[in-house]
Amino acid sequence: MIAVLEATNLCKTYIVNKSQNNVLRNVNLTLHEGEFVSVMGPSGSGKSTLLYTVSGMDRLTAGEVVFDQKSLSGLSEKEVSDLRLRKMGFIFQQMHMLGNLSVYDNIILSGYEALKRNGNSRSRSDVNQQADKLMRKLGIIETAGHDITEVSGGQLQRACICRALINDPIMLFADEPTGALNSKAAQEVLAELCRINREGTTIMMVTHDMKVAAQSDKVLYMVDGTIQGQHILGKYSEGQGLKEREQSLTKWLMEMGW
Ligand SMILES: Nc1ncnc2c1ncn2[C@@H]1O[C@H](COP(=O)(O)OP(=O)(O)OP(=O)(O)O)[C@@H](O)[C@H]1O
Repeated sequence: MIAVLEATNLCKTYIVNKSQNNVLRNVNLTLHEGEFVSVMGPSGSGKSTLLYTVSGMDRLTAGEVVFDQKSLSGLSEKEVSDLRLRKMGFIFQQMHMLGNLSVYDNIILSGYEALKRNGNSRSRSDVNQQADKLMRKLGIIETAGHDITEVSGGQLQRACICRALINDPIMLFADEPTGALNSKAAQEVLAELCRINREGTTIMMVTHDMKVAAQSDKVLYMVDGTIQGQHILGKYSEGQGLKEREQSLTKWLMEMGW
C-alpha cells in the first residue's frame, strides 16, 4: 500500500501570553492511498490542529510530514500552498464561502487560481466542465446561479465538496463536515464523502459524531495531543452492517473514555 501522508514525531506548540501549550506531542500517523480515516477525541485534544499541521495549513514546531512523497518542511510557503491547491481538498464546518459570489463561482475559483499559478494543461473551459460535472454528481446543479444565502445548509456543504474537488485532489481533509447540518443533510454529505472515497480519494475527517465516524475505515482517538488508539472498521458498503459498526465503535469509544 502506498502512503499518501506520513507524519513522524509531530509536535505543535502554541505560546499564548508567554505560556506554552503543547497541543501535539510526538504524533505518528500514516494514511494510505484510498483510506478514509476519522479522528475523534475530547474537545481541545488537538484534532483540528493535527488536521491543519499535516495538511501544511499550519507550520509544525517539530517533526516531519511527508505528503505525496514530499517533505513539507523542505518546501517554501509558496510550494506548500501550490501543493495544497493542486493535491489537497478542504471541507470545513464553517463553510467559508464568499458571500459576494454565486455557488458556481465559489466552486470554480480555486480551479482558476490553479490555472493562474501553474499554467497547466487545463483551460478555463475544462474547469467549468469539471464544476458542471461535480455539481450534477452531487445533485446541486440547479443551485449554480444562486447566491450562497439562497441554498440549504446541505446544498451548501455539497457545494463545498465540489469546490474541494475542483482540482482533482488526491486527498480530502474535512473538519466537522457534518457539524452544522441536520441529520438528513449530514447523511447525504457523508454518503458523498463515502462515494468519493470509494472512487479513490483518501480522506482524513475530524468528527465528534460517532454515527459519522462509523462509516469510515478507521477511527483514531486523540487525548491531550497524542493518538491513544485506533479502531479498524474496514470499508463501509452503503446500507450494510451500519448498526454493528456503530455498536462496535461505541463500545471501543467507551473503553477509550469517551
Ligand atoms: N491558533 C491557535 N493559537 C493558540 N492556541 C490554539 C490555536 N489553535 C488551537 N489552539 C489550542 O490548541 C488546543 C487544541 O485545539 P484544537 O482545535 O486542535 O482541538 P480539537 O480537539 O479540534 O477541539 P474541538 O473538538 O473543540 O474542535 C486548544 O487548547 C486550543 O485552545
